[in-house]
Amino acid sequence: MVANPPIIALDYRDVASARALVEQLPVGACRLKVGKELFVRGGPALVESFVADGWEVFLDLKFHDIPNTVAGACRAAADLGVWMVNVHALGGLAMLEAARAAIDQRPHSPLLTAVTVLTSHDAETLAQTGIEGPPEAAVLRLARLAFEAGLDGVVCSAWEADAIRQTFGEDFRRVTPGVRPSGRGDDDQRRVVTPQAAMAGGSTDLVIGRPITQAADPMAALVAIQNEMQITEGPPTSP
Ligand SMILES: O=c1ccn([C@@H]2O[C@H](COP(=O)(O)O)[C@@H](O)[C@H]2O)c(=O)[nH]1
Repeated sequence: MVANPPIIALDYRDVASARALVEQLPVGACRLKVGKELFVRGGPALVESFVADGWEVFLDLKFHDIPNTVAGACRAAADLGVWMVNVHALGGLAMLEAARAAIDQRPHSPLLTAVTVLTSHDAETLAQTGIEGPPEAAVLRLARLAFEAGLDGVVCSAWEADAIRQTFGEDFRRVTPGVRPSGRGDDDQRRVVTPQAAMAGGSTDLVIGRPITQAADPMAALVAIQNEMQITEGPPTSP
């Protein structure tokens, strides 16, 4: 078993399909990520039911709004008992600080992370938004805002994980989606890394969705990924 088990992105079109997978999983073998699609379908009650069953739940709603609105959303998320919530670092320092303060005031304080640059971006698509240059530079700028606001870490691609670790220290979490076992297509992801390269490159928490949820045998896919996470390999060499 790896120290930080993978986080499975439950991006299903309906609650029943998500529950069908979760029922096959031993609690503790992985963590669960509830994102926008499943949350809109299942609502807070679904999240609370996973928490009640003992799951560590990453509520991946990526709040991005004015500080007051994000603070309120973070309070509500914390009260669901989840393990991690996130916001967009692009919301700026004041928004990040408001999120931090809101979480800290709750009886249960989940980890709070900030999305830097979505893993579906490469330099070309990022430039379309007005952010020029390599994604890593933008990721580090946004990670600095999250660090200064006292967040627990960032969501980034594994390509940037080592630079973030070196700049902000081991304890600042690097949560990395865009994980693809070798031979598996990239889907809409652009900054993609294999499970073992992500581990070697300094990711603290791997987020994996479709390679498991769309596999013919999701449990076998999860076991294969868990095994890959334990293979030692050098860090990623170039994007
Ligand atoms: O930069 C980001 C931030 C969040 N995500 C989320 O992670 C999963 C990835 O799913 P896959 O099927 O493994 O691609 C998905 O829920 C995204 O919303 C991300 O991919 N990139």
